[in-house]
This record gives sequence, structure tokens and C-alpha cells, in this order.
Amino acid sequence: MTAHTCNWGILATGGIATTFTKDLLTDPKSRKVDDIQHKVVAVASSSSVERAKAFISEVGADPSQCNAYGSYEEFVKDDKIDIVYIATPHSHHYENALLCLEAGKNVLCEKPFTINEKQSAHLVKVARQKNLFLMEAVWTRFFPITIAIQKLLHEDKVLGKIHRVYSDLSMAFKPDPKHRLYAPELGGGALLDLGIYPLTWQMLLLYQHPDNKKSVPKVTSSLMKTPLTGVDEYTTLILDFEGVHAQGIVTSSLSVKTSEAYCVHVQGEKGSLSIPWATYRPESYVLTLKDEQGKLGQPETKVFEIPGHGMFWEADACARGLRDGKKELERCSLDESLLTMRIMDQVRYSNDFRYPENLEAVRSDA
Ligand SMILES: NC(=O)C1=CN([C@@H]2O[C@H](COP(=O)(O)OP(=O)(O)OC[C@H]3O[C@@H](n4cnc5c(N)ncnc54)[C@H](OP(=O)(O)O)[C@@H]3O)[C@@H](O)[C@H]2O)C=CC1
Ligand SMILES: O=C1OC[C@@H](O)[C@H](O)[C@H]1O
Repeated sequence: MTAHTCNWGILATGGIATTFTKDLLTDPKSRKVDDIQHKVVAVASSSSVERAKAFISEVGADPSQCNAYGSYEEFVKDDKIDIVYIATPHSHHYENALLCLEAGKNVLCEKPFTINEKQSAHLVKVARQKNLFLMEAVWTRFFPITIAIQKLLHEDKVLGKIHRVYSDLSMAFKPDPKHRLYAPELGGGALLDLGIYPLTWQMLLLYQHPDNKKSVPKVTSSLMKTPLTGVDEYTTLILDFEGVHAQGIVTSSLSVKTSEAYCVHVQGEKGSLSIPWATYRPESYVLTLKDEQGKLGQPETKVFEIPGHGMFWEADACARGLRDGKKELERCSLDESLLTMRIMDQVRYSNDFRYPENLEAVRSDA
């Protein structure tokens, strides 16, 4: 069978663009994939064409097969591109994705999709009008371990009724008002950068639970701003999923690292399942079941190998989706991206946290 080739354009040349593109260029056979292969055919840097050329060399792309651009506007005109991966700061996702969609390009945009739901909804509207593929790059959703955990809980029901899911992603960053994580003008703060991951686990484990029937959770929350720049430093969400009659507790912070014990902890009537570090890149789970007397037995750990960073699985899924004429993927559906943005909006706005007006705005044709 001839493998289907997916031609990628990389928009921006920073940290995650480097990680994603190196993963894209790993040998698919290393993850037992033979129906897909990826090529990087264009790279754009808003800094300079020299930066784009340097990036192409740094990631090991073939410069003879890959066009370098010093402007995103020129880059999106490149008709060799099948799909664009957007890797700019949160503040720029909305405009960058519109630029790509309006140029007729399919888009995989880093998380969080945009600054707020109305911007994401505008992207969805344009993608659907132009019959283009669009997805938020919530890469964790595509890990084999993530799919296995959902099967364990939803189909095999190893824990029986689920009572509660705790999930957290917190990291002790060095406070720097210029860094994208602290800068309001770049969409800084814990929730959109980190909190989206523990919130995604709630969507995967409780919102998607068959008994929940996709009922939207009631959300209460608290948020504490950093005195340094006023972005959110600590956030706590409580999600009541009435459909499955279970509660989710979601936390994130810029100032303290997630407990070593677990990033995700699921409590059910028959025991518990924990996922150790990292919330965004799970490598194992620990299942502890009760015996007939209801006493907790020995924990059993299952490890899943990751032949690289792990960003190739979402890329493989996008490539298969394009090959098969899909415009979105159920595993990371546009509706769930919109609901996730809606919940994060609710947390920010109900706790009096808004980004600068120009960042929260949508275009007049939204
Ligand atoms: N999935 C994951 O595991 C991760 C995802 N991310 C997401 O990726 C996005 C980028 O994060 P990261 O790679 O760490 O960020 P970086 O700061 O490392 O890179 C951002 C790049 O965006 C471009 N850019 C364009 N305009 C600006 C601007 N005004 N200020 C700064 N950079 C600008 C620059 O590239 P150029 O000059 O070439 O245009 C810059 O290098 C974020 O939305 C984040 O949420 C981040 C880390 C991990
Ligand atoms: O997506 C992410 O994952 C890990 C963090 O270090 C990073 O800030 C965040 O954007």
C-alpha cells in the first residue's frame, strides 16, 4: 500500500513549532504507521525569512523541498501546503487562523483555539463556509493511552459508577512579565495555557461518558490573579455533570507544580484510576480496584511507550482526515472545542478577568 503524504506548512518557529515539526518528521514506522507520511513543505516566520530557513535546518526538514517565508501573508499563498499548523501565542491564533482559512488552507491550530468562544465560533463558521478542515491541537486526546483509559471507564466500566474526577496541570514558572505566560497582551495566565488540559480530561472522562448524554456541566469557579501582571495565577473549577451524576474538580497554577501523586484521579464505586505526570503527555495509569469486601487491592500500573514527544498522533489523525475528506475529527470535535472555550470564558468573566479589549474582540463579520 502506498502511504498517503500530507504536506504541512508551519506558521511560526518557536518552541512548540520546533517540537511538533521534529515529531512530524519522525519515521512513522517507529509508531507502526504505514498508511501516512508527513512532509514539511513551507515554514513562515514573522521575524525574518532567515529565521524560517534556520528553523528548516534545525528541525531536519529538506530545504530543497521546503519553502521559507518571512511573512505569514506570503506563506498562506503557497499552494503546496495541504494543512497549516499554527504555533503562535494564544493572542494570535484567531487572526492567524482566519488568515489561513481565508486563503483556503486547512488548519490545525495550537491550543487554546483562541482567546474566547466567540473567536473560535468565527473560525468554525468560516471553515464550514469554505468547506475546510479545522481542528484545535489538543494532542493529548490522540494518545493511545487516552483512548485506552476511556474504554476502561466507559465500556469496560472497571470502576463502575464514577463519583468524582480530580484533574490538575500546574507548573512553577519563573515569573517574567514579558513571557507569554504572564503577558496579558499575549493571552497569558494559567487557565488557557495549562488549565485547558485538566479541563479536557473532564470532557474526555465525564462529558463523554455514555451515561452523561453530553449534558453540559454546571460550572462554579474561583480565580486568583498574579500581582505581577494581573493574569490568572491560580484557578479552580467545580463541574457538576448531572447526566452522569458526578463532579469534576479542575485546578491549574503558574506557581506550583502538580502533585507527584497524580495529574488525574478518578474515583469510582469499584476503585480508582490515577494518571501520573504529565497531564498533557500521559505515559501510564495506575488502577486500584476494591476486593469483594470493598477493601482496596494492590495498585496495578500500565505503561504506554511514546516513540518521540507524542505530537505525531494528532498529525496522523489530521492526515487521515484530509485523505478521507473529513472537515473535523470526532476525537477533537469543533463542538467540544467550543464548549471548552465557553467554560473557560465563564471562569474568566465570572471572576472579573478579561484580556485587553483588542484581544477579546472579533471581526465585524464574525
Ligand atoms: N501542545 C503543547 O504541548 C504546547 C503548546 N503550546 C502552545 O503553542 C503556542 C506557542 O507556544 P510556544 O511555542 O511556547 O511560544 P514561543 O514564544 O516559543 O513561540 C511563539 C512564536 O510565535 C511567533 N510570534 C508571532 N507573533 C509573536 C508575538 N507578538 N510575540 C511572540 N511570538 C510571536 C514567533 O515565531 P516567528 O518569529 O517565527 O513568527 C514565536 O517564536 C501557545 O498557544 C501554546 O499554548 C506551547 C507549548 C506546548
Ligand atoms: O501546552 C502546554 O504544555 C506544557 C506547558 O509547558 C506549556 O506552557 C503549555 O502551553
